[in-house]
Amino acid sequence: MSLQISNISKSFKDLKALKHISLEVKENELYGLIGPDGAGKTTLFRILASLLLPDEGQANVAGYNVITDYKQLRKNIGYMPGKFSLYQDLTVEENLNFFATIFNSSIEENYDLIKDIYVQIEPFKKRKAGDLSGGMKQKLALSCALIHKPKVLFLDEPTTGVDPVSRNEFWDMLKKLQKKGITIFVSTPYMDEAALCDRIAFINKGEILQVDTPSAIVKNFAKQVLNIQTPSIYKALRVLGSYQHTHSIYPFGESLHYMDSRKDFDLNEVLNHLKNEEIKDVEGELISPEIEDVFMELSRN
Ligand SMILES: Nc1ncnc2c1ncn2[C@@H]1O[C@H](COP(=O)(O)OP(=O)(O)OP(=O)(O)O)[C@@H](O)[C@H]1O
Repeated sequence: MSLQISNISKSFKDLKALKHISLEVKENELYGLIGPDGAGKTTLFRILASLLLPDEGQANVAGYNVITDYKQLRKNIGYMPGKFSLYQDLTVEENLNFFATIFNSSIEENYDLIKDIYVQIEPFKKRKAGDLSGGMKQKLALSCALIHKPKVLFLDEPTTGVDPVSRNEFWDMLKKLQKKGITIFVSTPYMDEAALCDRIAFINKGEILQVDTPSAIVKNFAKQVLNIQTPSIYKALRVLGSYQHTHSIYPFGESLHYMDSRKDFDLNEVLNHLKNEEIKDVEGELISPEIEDVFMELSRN
């Protein structure tokens, strides 16, 4: 195992940020921690990177205990925090050199590992980090987290606020790093990114809700999802919010996703109910659930 987390809890005064978290990440796995803002993702990353002490529990990363072996641990992990962590007044090259130096390494020594990523920002190596675009900052931060050839890479919301094209490129880079033998533990609030991981853990309000492969998570989901389209989306949301058979209803992109409280239901009955409430141009079809539907259902409790 690359990561073993057992019964970790952490509170900030009265707020329980993490409640009895236990997880295992296999060697060379690309593992996603998926949850909304405030779920506890950053708190868990900081504990795993030995920057914050848990109130209770144990964690081992690459065989090192996060409390007792923190010096060794820090040499063997790369950590890319959610907030941009580089020196804004240093150039791209100076930032990379700085991180290499604190690990007694050099850009040349591990160039192979960062090459694919660094070549994309190398033309701007004399530019100050503070003047880079979001996508470029992210590539520089990733290069800096990799410069000492870590066994385990922690990436806390690496794609938040980054445009969709750069997000895709970033995930391609992660897949390549995984092929080079690195274990990757990555958090994201974007449900579409969950599907790109080998396994995911859903986290909400400091608790792990489910752990599995993305495909098993949707396959094992028991409820049927009705995708409803109408120009009167808010009115439809209100009407179904008080419909007697509604189990759940929420906006999903430009449609609504509806789940019925009965085991079996006729979708026309639901659509007719909307039409009877004077909602015109309603269309609906049963669809395969998406990862976000499962998360919405698990988060209800
Ligand atoms: N140092 C701190 N002092 C007090 N409360 C904190 C501290 N750090 C985190 N929290 C609280 O703990 C909870 C979990 O925060 P955390 O940053 O771990 O969540 P997150 O899933 O990373 O979300 P985000 O994307 O918003 O950072 C939040 O309610 C947050 O306000």
